[in-house]
Amino acid sequence: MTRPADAASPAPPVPSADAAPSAADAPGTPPAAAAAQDVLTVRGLTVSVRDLQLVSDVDLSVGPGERVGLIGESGSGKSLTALSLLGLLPEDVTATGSVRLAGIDHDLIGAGERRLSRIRGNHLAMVFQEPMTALNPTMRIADQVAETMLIHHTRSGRRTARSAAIDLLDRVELTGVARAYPHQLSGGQRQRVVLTIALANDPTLLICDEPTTALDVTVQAMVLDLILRGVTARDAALLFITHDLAVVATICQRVLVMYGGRVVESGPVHQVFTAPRHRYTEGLLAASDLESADSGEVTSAEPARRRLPTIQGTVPAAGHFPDGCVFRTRCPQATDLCTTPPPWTGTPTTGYACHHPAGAPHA
Ligand SMILES: Nc1ncnc2c1ncn2[C@@H]1O[C@H](COP(=O)(O)OP(=O)(O)OP(=O)(O)O)[C@@H](O)[C@H]1O
Repeated sequence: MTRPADAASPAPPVPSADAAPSAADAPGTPPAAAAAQDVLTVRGLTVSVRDLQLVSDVDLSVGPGERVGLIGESGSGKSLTALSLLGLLPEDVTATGSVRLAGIDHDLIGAGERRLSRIRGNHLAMVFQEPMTALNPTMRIADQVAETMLIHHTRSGRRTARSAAIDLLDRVELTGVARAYPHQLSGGQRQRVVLTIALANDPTLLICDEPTTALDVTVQAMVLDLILRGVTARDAALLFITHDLAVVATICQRVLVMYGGRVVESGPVHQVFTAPRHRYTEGLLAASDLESADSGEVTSAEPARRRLPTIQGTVPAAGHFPDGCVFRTRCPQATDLCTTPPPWTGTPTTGYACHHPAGAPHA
């Protein structure tokens, strides 16, 4: 596939199609934010382990204050993409391509650990699924938040940082746990602490990788609300990785769909979720508990009342996706043409790579 440069937990409440208010979300109109100087610009990101390519030629950009979702089945390469951006890949895994952040004059790919750790937690922050991995079990909560502030703002005094930390905890209704240790908190409280730490230095980009998957429904909604309020208040951009399409419909303006380590479709959430073009996106939506495009509305369905279709076949093992269209071995529309790489059709931020797109006559 070639593209131009730049190219099930219960669902939380999902807004109606017109509830994500932005002229940029109008079908066919690339978001204005992406046209401004992007906060994040990824070009040709390829991630490999030994001779296996796990992520191939990913282009992705996030505009200032823009909220972008990255979706796809397990094994599609979402987490490896995020870890590459953060310089946190395991030792045996290598990344090539380019990852640029606004305001940073060097490429993050190939940057040394000292440079990367200055960027992480400052310009770029992240929240992962399991909050315990991000917290120090032997340190009180307020001290952990204060420490993050001190690492990046060494001129603040410890006392000032601690009082700022308590203020931040207060804003997420966690004042009562300031003196507690992580093991004394619930999973939802821990994730709120991690989010507080992530946002403590007003990053320009927050990356969340399945931050609510391990939480129960009511807590999920609260954490999502905090993420949304936290990035909005700071005008920070958000890259949100999830399996959960309803969450993306709730909080994101734009979405990228990954399969087989590639971006197969991208565009405004409403457009992609109501009129998907790539056959994989179409299958993913049909297998989700979002109503399909036919009604013109994206609404929360009642999964218990209807049997959801599934995408036929299984995801091939990592690095063993077919040549040509990576989805062709599972695609009901596949023809011989699909043994050749589908070209990217559309604009850099809104398009798809499929020989037989949905909504077009089958050739
Ligand atoms: N260190 C590694 N060595 C070999 N294969 C790996 C390694 N890390 C990840 N993979 C494989 O790469 C593929 C992509 O992994 P990744 O974690 O990015 O997927 P994902 O889309 O985030 O899935 P999930 O939603 O389950 O986290 C998977 O098939 C995974 O097994």
